[in-house]
Amino acid sequence: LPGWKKNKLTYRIMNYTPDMSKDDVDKAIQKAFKVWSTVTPLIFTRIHEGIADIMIAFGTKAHGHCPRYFDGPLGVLAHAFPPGDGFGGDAHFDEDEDWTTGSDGFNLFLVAAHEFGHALGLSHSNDQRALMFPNYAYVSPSEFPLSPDDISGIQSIYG
Ligand SMILES: CC(C)C[C@H](C(=O)NO)C(=O)N[C@@H](CC(=O)O)C(=O)NCc1ccccc1
Ligand SMILES: [Ca+2]
Ligand SMILES: [Zn+2]
Repeated sequence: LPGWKKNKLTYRIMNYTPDMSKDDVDKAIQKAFKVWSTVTPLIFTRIHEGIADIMIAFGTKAHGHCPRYFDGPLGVLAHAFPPGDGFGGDAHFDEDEDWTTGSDGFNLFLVAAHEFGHALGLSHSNDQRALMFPNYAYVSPSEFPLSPDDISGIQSIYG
């Protein structure tokens, strides 16, 4: 199965983008995890030290020891690794993008929710209404971003 073997997962925010307040980043990340915890038995707990299952970081081009590189403004916005040890579950965001709480630039909550789908074991969907569709599309954060396709996908892993 392509999922985590446990329902309690930890996450750690390693650094922050200068585009947003720390509080807005914390809230966007928390809200993005909540999207998935409402449709699965998964519980996400934030830690501030040590190694978390899901390590969250902002970086540009070659960042940390990550085997994947970012590409400057636009194009690739973020990437996340499927469940596993080491980089498994980690989510990285391209600091060369403009991260926002609104509809300008790229909405961190929406991108994080997409990335966390990957971090939980989902790959891309070809349903253009799905959050896991490959391309970013702004939807009002007050709308719940998951489509039936996303929900059946995640529940097939964490039923
Ligand atoms: C091949 C991967 C590394 C492309 C990368 C991605 O899918 N990360 O999860 C990514 O940043 N995709 C862009 C689109 C692209 O590069 O063509 C994107 O918008 N991803 C974020 C996204 C996608 C759908 C909904 C919300 C956010
Ligand atoms: Ca980029
Ligand atoms: Zn993706």
